Amino acid sequence: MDNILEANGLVKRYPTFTLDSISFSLPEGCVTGFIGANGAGKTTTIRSILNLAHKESGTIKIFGLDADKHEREIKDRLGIIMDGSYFYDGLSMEDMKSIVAPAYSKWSDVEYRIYMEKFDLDPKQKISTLSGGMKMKFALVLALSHQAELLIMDEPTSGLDPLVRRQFLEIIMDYMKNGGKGVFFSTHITSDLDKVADVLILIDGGKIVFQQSKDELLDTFRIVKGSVALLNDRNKRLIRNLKISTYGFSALTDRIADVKKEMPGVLFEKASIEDIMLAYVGGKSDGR
Ligand SMILES: Nc1ncnc2c1ncn2[C@@H]1O[C@H](COP(=O)(O)OP(=O)(O)OP(=O)(O)O)[C@@H](O)[C@H]1O
Repeated sequence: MDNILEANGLVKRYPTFTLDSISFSLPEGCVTGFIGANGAGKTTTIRSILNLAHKESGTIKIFGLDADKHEREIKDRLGIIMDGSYFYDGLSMEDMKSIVAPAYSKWSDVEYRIYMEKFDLDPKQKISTLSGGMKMKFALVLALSHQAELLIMDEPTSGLDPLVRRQFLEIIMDYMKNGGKGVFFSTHITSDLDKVADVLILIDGGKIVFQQSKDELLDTFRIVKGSVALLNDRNKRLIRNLKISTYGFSALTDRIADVKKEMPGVLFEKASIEDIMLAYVGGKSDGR
């Protein structure tokens, strides 16, 4: 499978934060979720990829092209959703569209109208009067009306109610149906990823913790529950994020076979993406 985007050795320094020579890739045909705690470096990564923040070093390839040398051509083929504040509040959506459209060689007014109708947006409505959900949908309309091959979105679902979030996820699944495309979006809301993501990238403190297929990741981890009497210094090394209560212990493991052997009688439950993320970023427990 080809990579639609490759980041190699990306470094961006702020006075109190460093994006620490990170490397990752986005496979074509996949929705990649970019997760991490507040301040982990998600927005900085996305801004650096898009040349909205000046990177100190590293290379970015998008559609196989060097992003520094082919910025215009690449941006023509990208759909970007950052903070909605780049819209002019005083304009109607139709006027805003007229400003954005000429920037794209493959802009389609037909598709624009289809999406506006589909999302129930009135082109004449002023941007200042749109709700957060409507603004996100309008940003999506603009991103989808020029045959973008890769959508890059920074927390597109934050602040949206569950209904609009579901609509967003359906739009993303629909967009991916045609093949040859990719989606990269950051989020805090890990439940958004359960349905839609194929690949997950976790960033913490400016470093990539893992990049893995969601199904593999969920197969690798289990929640382990059992009596505290089963724990000893040796087998505690097999688990992360150990929590002890009056009912027993609960922890996460990626060493299922070893835990079965070393802690006979424990119960295994499926882990969620949130469980896995918290085990990595929420402080490592005994042993690891
Ligand atoms: N323009 C800037 N100048 C100085 N520091 C910055 C700047 N932009 C970001 N930072 C710092 O870089 C760190 C990472 O911020 P970033 O916005 O990339 O995190 P994030 O993972 O997107 O967080 P959140 O989920 O809260 O949006 C933070 O400590 C932030 O203060």
